Formats: sequence, structure tokens, C-alpha cells
Amino acid sequence: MARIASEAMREQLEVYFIMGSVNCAKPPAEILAEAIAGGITLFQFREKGSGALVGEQKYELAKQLQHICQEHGIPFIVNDDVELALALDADGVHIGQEDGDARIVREKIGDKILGVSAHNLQEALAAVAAGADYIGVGPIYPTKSKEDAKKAQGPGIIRLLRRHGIAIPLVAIGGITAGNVGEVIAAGADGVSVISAIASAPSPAVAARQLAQAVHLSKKGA
Ligand SMILES: Nc1nc(C(F)(F)F)ncc1COP(=O)(O)OP(=O)(O)O
Ligand SMILES: [Mg+2]
Repeated sequence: MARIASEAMREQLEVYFIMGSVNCAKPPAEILAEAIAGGITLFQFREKGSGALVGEQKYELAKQLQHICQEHGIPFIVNDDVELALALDADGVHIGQEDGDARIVREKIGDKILGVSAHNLQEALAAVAAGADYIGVGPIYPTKSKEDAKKAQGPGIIRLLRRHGIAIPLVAIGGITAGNVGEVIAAGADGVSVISAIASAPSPAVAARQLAQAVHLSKKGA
């Protein structure tokens, strides 16, 4: 298997749903199936925060959600837990600045998708050098989905990275809604990643569809 091509990665990043059991008021499998029906393009299993599952229960939930993704051709990414990603033969992993050395993770996962969080130009340059396939940049807007989130930077950080020649596929994260997708794509993001905008929506399918429409509209206009 070869590394994913940049163009394919950019497309997959368009509507990137991130979720774990703590984000769900209904069964996670139900929410994921609805989100897929609404048009998400990529899924990240992020089992984290107070009350998150661990051990066998975490593994079983991951397997259940991975199966749903495989049934619909949606790539399945695991947050933080590289060993779990390898055990499941997941499509990739996402790591942050505190989750270990991206170079070592790249060696461990071979050609699987590697996503790395970046909050500034130095971290973005390091992620590119380490062999990341995409970077997650944010939080762009204030978020309640991540207990230890850094200060929101606004879409300007995306513009700054692009202006300094960061050309790698880039997804914006943090407080994203259908209403602010336009400015994030206009700033140079290839897509948006959300947790509560879909997981907490009355209809995850409608929420996913509105995000997808907003991204496509903004990309056409970009
Ligand atoms: N999980 C993430 N996914 C993305 C993605 F690009 F995929 F949208 N970007 C950023 C993060 C945040 O990653 P990290 O800083 O390690 O915090 P946590 O492990 O609590 O999520
Ligand atoms: Mg992390």
C-alpha cells in the first residue's frame, strides 16, 4: 500500500467527523451511521475525556464504529492510541504535540494516514518534516469539546501557514459550524473537522449535510 496522494487527502478532509462515547447522547453507532448518511468524508475515533471507555470496552466500540465506516467506504482514523490503530488495522492515526514523536509514529504505522495537530508555523513545519499526510489546525473558534484546548486563534492562523508555504492538506478544527465554514475554507483549509456540530445535533445527518454543502459552496467560490 502506498502513502495517500495529497489530492485524495484533501478530498477526505472536507467533512471530518470526530467522536467518542462521551460526545454522544444516543448510541455512537447510531450517530455515526447518521453522519455517514449525511455525507461525512472521514471519521476519527476519539475516546477521551471524563467517562471515556478504556480497555476491552474501548476496543469493542472502536471495532463496531470501524465496521460501520468500512461498510460505507469511510476511512477510520484513531486519535492518540497508535497501538489500538495497529491492532484494528485502522486507516490511520491522529497525534497531537503531546502524543509522542511524529517520526516514530510514522515508522510504526508505515503508509497509513498520519495526521498531526499544529498550532503555529514551527509545529506545522515539523509535522511536514516528520511525514504527516495532513495537519489539524486549531482551535479556530472557542470549543467545549476539548477540555484542555488552547486559545482560539481565528482563521488567520490558516492564512499565515499558507502564506509561509505550508502546502500540506490542512483541516481546521475547533468550534466549526456551517455558519463559519466559509471563512475557514477561504483562509486556505481543505476541510473542516467537528465533534459537537454533528454529534450533538438533533439530526446528525442534516448537520453533516449542511456542513458538506457549506464546504462545497465555499470551495467553488474559493
Ligand atoms: N484530535 C484532533 N484531530 C484533529 C484533526 F485534524 F483530525 F481534525 N486536529 C486536532 C486534534 C487535537 O489533537 P490533540 O491536540 O492531540 O488533542 P486530543 O488528543 O485531545 O484530540
Ligand atoms: Mg492527542
